[in-house]
Amino acid sequence: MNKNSEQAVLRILDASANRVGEGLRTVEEWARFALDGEALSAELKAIRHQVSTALAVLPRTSLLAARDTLGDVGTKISQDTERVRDSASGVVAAGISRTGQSLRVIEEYLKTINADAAATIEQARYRFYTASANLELLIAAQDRQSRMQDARLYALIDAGTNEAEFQATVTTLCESGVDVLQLRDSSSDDRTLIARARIGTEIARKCSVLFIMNDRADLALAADCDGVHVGQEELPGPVARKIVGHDRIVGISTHSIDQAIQAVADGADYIGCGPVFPSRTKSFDEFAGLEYVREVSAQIQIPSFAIGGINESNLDQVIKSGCCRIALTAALRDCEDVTATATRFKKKLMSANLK
Ligand SMILES: Cc1ncc(COP(=O)(O)OP(=O)(O)O)c(N)n1
Ligand SMILES: Cc1ncsc1CCOP(=O)(O)O
Ligand SMILES: [Mg+2]
Repeated sequence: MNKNSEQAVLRILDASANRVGEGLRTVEEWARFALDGEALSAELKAIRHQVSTALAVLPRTSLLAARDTLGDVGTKISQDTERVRDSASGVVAAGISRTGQSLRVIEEYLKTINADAAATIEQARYRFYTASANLELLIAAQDRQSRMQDARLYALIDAGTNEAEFQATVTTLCESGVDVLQLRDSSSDDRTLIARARIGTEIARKCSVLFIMNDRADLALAADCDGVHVGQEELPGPVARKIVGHDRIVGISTHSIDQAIQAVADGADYIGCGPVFPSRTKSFDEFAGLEYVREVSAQIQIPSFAIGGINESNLDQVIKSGCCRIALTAALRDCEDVTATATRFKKKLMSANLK
């Protein structure tokens, strides 16, 4: 390599080494301070050390001698996307991207100087891909939990008579203030369910609405839904959790305070509480009623959704029982104007002075 090329390689390595350090730090700080991810921050730190050890084969003096920040034409080129980050997770995503790219750049140019050091960087790059994937999953999981915590209005829908109708239903509900959607349909075949679950999840995700699959943890996972809802006669909570993992949500139906306490012990992220009133969607011989809603509101800390026959005429009774989260089918399915109805429900639930 001639002298000019050598200098250029050192300059690239110097700039990329700085970039990778900054990128790794940006990502590591989030894992450490925002997510309290002990193992993950330790792994990112170890990667940082692995990279600096590999780069120690380059004499620091020659890297510094090659540095020419003022003469770097790249410092004047800045994209609009670099100036603005719309959220902290945008910062983390940019850090992940910058780190991966810089590791690749270092690996390639280092091959011209020291093949062993380049191979170590390659290992660090693969290690980083795994760590950053775990980080993104952890971020997604926390995001789901906090959205479930904030959720007030939960709508249960069936698969519809065709895909277009289902899409339209999901879109309307997502745009009307619904926070969580559940695909609950016992008459469609698995192929239909999985196709609907995929479409529903995709639409809901764009609107920051959670999409939950009823009964079927396998389909929830396969369709990348946000979670699964299971009843007392279906998969036990811990089994549903084993299938969907800790990144997704598990909801459990409960009909008594003992079941609610057990659901919390089983790791439920939220519970359904009911049936509160007679329902047009499902028939019952017994009702947990408002008394149960009161018990849950007083004793259970995880998000609890009252369900069963809730409509605009009895909503006040649910709220007076201490509950500001409801799950509905008929009240949104059979109304004349879904957007107006959902908006009224949401407004009332939001203005109830309850957590
Ligand atoms: C939010 C929510 N709560 C309760 C239920 C009822 O579940 P389950 O008792 O398993 O009855 P089916 O819905 O499976 O008929 C629910 N689906 N969602
Ligand atoms: C699935 C289910 N579980 C308890 S009540 C109920 C039906 C909810 O629908 P609706 O709001 O129409 O009563
Ligand atoms: Mg069920």
